[in-house]
This record gives sequence, structure tokens and C-alpha cells, in this order.
Amino acid sequence: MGWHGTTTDTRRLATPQTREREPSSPPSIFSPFLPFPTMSVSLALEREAAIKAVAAASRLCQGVFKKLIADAASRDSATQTKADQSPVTVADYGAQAVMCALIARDFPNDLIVGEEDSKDLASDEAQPMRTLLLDLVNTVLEPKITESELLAFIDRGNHTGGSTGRFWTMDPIDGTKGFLRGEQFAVCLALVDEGQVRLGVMGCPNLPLGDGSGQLGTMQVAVAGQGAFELPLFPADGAQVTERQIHAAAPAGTPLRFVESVEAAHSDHSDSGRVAKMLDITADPVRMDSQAKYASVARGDAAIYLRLPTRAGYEEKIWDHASGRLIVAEAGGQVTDVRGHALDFGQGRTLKNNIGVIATSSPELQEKTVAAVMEVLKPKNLW
Ligand SMILES: Nc1ncnc2c1ncn2[C@@H]1O[C@H](COP(=O)(O)O)[C@@H](OP(=O)(O)O)[C@H]1O
Ligand SMILES: [Mg+2]
Ligand SMILES: [Mg+2]
Ligand SMILES: [Mg+2]
Repeated sequence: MGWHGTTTDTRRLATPQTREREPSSPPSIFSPFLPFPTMSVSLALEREAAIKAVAAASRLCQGVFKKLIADAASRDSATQTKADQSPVTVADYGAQAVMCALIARDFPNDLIVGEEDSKDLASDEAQPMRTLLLDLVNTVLEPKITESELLAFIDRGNHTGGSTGRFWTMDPIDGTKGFLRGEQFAVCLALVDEGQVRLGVMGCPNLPLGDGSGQLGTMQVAVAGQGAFELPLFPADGAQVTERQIHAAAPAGTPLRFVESVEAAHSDHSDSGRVAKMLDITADPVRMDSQAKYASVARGDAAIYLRLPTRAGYEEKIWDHASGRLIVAEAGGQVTDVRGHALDFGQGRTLKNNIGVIATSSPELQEKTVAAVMEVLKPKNLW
């Protein structure tokens, strides 16, 4: 995978098994053989595996964009419309297949809650797309897999979630609409244990690193209790990878900026405008797709992320929030729903106990923002 990382994070240096665990010839992704125990308190093995999976899936997505999506002539052959009218591309399916295969190789007994499934790939009509997809995935996976294995890997993401045991949740492309426009998207993978997010990784191929280098492609990683870190998503081959700890707090006096979805159907833009006015925010909102919004709050680029319900009854999906929620919290920020309730990842595939999301850079700002949002939403009878 070309991930020859070293890090300045001493906790990881103190757990050398994370670097020694790769055998000289990697085990087959179908092999039940496990060289080391799957669970450690530090989650060092899971962290390393998730970083590799997100990096591999992000490279696949970037390749698909350049080869197929950027060119209008090939875009349609790489895209479908789902039953809910949302788009899905070969990169969404391919990234899910790759991450499921890599997780299955390292943690064969782990369950996965993934956004995509293979049912829209089953028809004769979808044969060209299946062929294209198999080709793409086999440029990343070793050993190569067959078409039926490909579909089975995608469908490993069919777990129902819940409040007991541990499972992974993945959004192979969060912000598919942004991906299609060549704007922001995120490849997201998180580990949930007993209803709590314990590990979150997010790759943002079109977001520059926050270190001022201007290098495109950032990855953010957090393990509960260990802080949040940023590293290059696409390091040059053989380059030393250094992780930088990130913090949501901006220097005192920084004007407040807020981020929200590009898509008005995903978050109410007029309500957020009212909230901004109440908080004396004068700058225009920064609109971007995907969990890159959480990434912006986690490293202090924006102070507030508002995701305000557009209608009663929409249940946010756990894979749209698991990575971002942990990364912001580990960077010292706060994440709740619009009523100030903690996000509850133990309710199945959706956050059915929650309405919308608010993330901010501090507990004080969270309190003020929740109060303003409640004031704006009260007359709307959304719950
Ligand atoms: N009515 C709605 N309200 C909130 N989120 C919605 C929505 N309809 C779809 N979404 C989610 O919005 C996500 C994108 O978020 P954003 O607008 O912040 O980029 C989509 O993820 P995918 O792109 O992974 O399908 C989808 O799950
Ligand atoms: Mg989708
Ligand atoms: Mg999503
Ligand atoms: Mg998605």
C-alpha cells in the first residue's frame, strides 16, 4: 500500500507491534489466520489497519475521479442512481469493497455497517459496471478477487449495528455529490464498541493539509482518549510520515466562521442564517460536502458546523458522523444534536435518537449555539 509511516506520536512508538505485525508475505485476505490478537486497549492494531484501509480506498477514489468522473463522456458508465434518488459511483462501491476486504483480512470476525450494498449491481444491465469495478478493485487488492468475492465483500457491510459488541462503520465516499463535482468528499471508517465510537479515521483527498504546506489530501485520525491527529493522505513513496496533533480551539479574537452542507436538502440554509445572526457571525458560511466539515472544526479552520433538519423524520446515518464526531471531540471540540443530546451510535444503522448535528470548538460555544438553534427551530415542531 506504500504506507511506510513513522510518527512523532510517542504512544504509537511505544507499541512496536503495530509496525512489526505485517508478515513478509501478507496473509490471504480470505485466510482466517491472525498473527496477533485482534483487540488491544490502545487499539494500535485497529488504528494502523484503518489508516491503511482509508489510504487505499482514497487512492482508488482519486483514480476513478481522474479516469472516469472528470470526463463527462465516461461519467455515466461509472454512476448509478439509488432508490432514494441519491447518486452512487463505482468509486463508492470500490472503496467499500477495498475497506471491507482489508478489515476482513486483519479482523476476520469483525462486523461492518457500511453504506453501500451490492443489490443494484446484480442485474444483467449492471454487468459492464461490475466488470469495471472488478478491474478497479483488483488494481488495489492482492491477491486478486473474483466477481462473486467482490460482491460478497461489499455486502460484508450489511450489519445492523446496535449497542452491544464491536463493529466497524464505513462511508466509502461521504459526499458523493461533492465527489462528482470535483469538490470535497471523505472516505470514513470508524470502530464502535458497546455503542461508543472508539476509533475514527477520515481521508479527505481534496482538502489541503492544515500545516500550511498546501499539500493536497489530508487524513485525520483519533482514538478515544488519545487526541486527534492529522497526516498526509498521499505521502510520496518512501517519505517519512509525521502526524501532527490538531486542536479545535482557534486563537482568541479569531472571527467565528461556520460550515454547512452545500446541499440545502441535507441541512437548512435559511435556519442556519438565522442562527448565525443570533451569534453575531458576520462572515458568510463556508459550504462544503462531507465530513470534511468536521475536519475543519477539528483543526480550528471553522468554529461551528451546523446540520439543521430540513424535515421531520429524517434519521442521520451513523457512517455520516462516527469518524467526525470522535475526531472533533478528541481535538477538544463538542458534538451534539440540535437539542444538545449526545449522538447515540448504539441505535442501529441510524442515529434515531437524534435530530441534526451541531459541532463546535468549545463547550461554551456549544452551549450558546444549541440555545440559538433551539430558539430558531422551536416554532417548527420537528419533534
Ligand atoms: N435529508 C437529508 N438530511 C441530512 N442528510 C442527508 C439527507 N439526505 C441524504 N443525506 C446524507 O447527506 C450525506 C452528505 O452530507 P453533506 O451534505 O454534508 O455532504 C449523504 O452521504 P453520502 O454522500 O455518503 O450518501 C447522505 O447520507
Ligand atoms: Mg450515499
Ligand atoms: Mg455519507
Ligand atoms: Mg457515502
